[in-house]
Amino acid sequence: MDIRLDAISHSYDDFEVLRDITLDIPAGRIVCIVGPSGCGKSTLLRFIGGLERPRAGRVLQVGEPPAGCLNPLTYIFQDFALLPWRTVEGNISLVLEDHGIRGQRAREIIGDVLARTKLTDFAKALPKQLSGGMKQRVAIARALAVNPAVMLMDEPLSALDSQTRELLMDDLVSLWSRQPFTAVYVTHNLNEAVRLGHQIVVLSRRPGQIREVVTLDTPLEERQFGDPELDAKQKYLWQLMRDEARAADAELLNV
Ligand SMILES: Nc1ncnc2c1ncn2[C@@H]1O[C@H](COP(=O)(O)OP(=O)(O)OP(=O)(O)O)[C@@H](O)[C@H]1O
Repeated sequence: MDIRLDAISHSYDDFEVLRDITLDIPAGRIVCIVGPSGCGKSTLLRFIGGLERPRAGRVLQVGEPPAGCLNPLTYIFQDFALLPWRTVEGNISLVLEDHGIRGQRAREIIGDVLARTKLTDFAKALPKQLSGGMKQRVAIARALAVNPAVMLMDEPLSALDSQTRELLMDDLVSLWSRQPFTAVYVTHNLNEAVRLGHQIVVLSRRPGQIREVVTLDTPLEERQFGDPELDAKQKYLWQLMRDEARAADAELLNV
């Protein structure tokens, strides 16, 4: 299933947040959205997820969700959103219970997503026993359990230290390489964008408009830490954003 954003504009009262966003998110691709603070990235993600509606324009779902999809649009948040009193497998089974899936079928799905996220040995652990990186892997496993058409990822690695972020990026790449998923990935971090994005959408400062869509052809699994080509792309993205980011920063300080 593809997602098509068709001329989306939005204001909260007179406060214009997004202007005329038209974008295709093709199935099997990771589309990163970057832009200065407050330019409307999370708002756009909420529109895609159907949590809010834009004042103008449409979010279209084109084609069918994958077979066995329980929840076409599934979020992964920065703060993991795990239930502390449930084990790793208990947190995953919760989303299946919501869809009436229990017993053997649930055990199969949980076993599969734990294996894919390398968490099999941690099935009985409680969130408090896990590091931040492991908690985010549980959140990713839980999202995969519903076999979503599109994963909506809002700064998923930004609460983690830089080493853990590197490890999680590697995990996401190997996960995608074994079984491509579709994701809209909002981030402030341009390094994450060039490591994980097939396309990187650069928004202007508020009201967010698309300044440029940068396409990266290097296969995800070949994008290594410190790769000069990726560094050059990252520098290019920063050039696109720097002045606007500075202006947006000053604007927030003046509020
Ligand atoms: N429900 C709301 N009512 C009023 N204003 C809102 C609402 N939600 C967001 N905003 C404002 O809209 C603007 C865009 O917010 P949004 O969170 O989408 O930006 P963002 O690009 O994700 O920001 P950041 O990079 O800082 O996370 C901000 O100025 C925010 O304060």
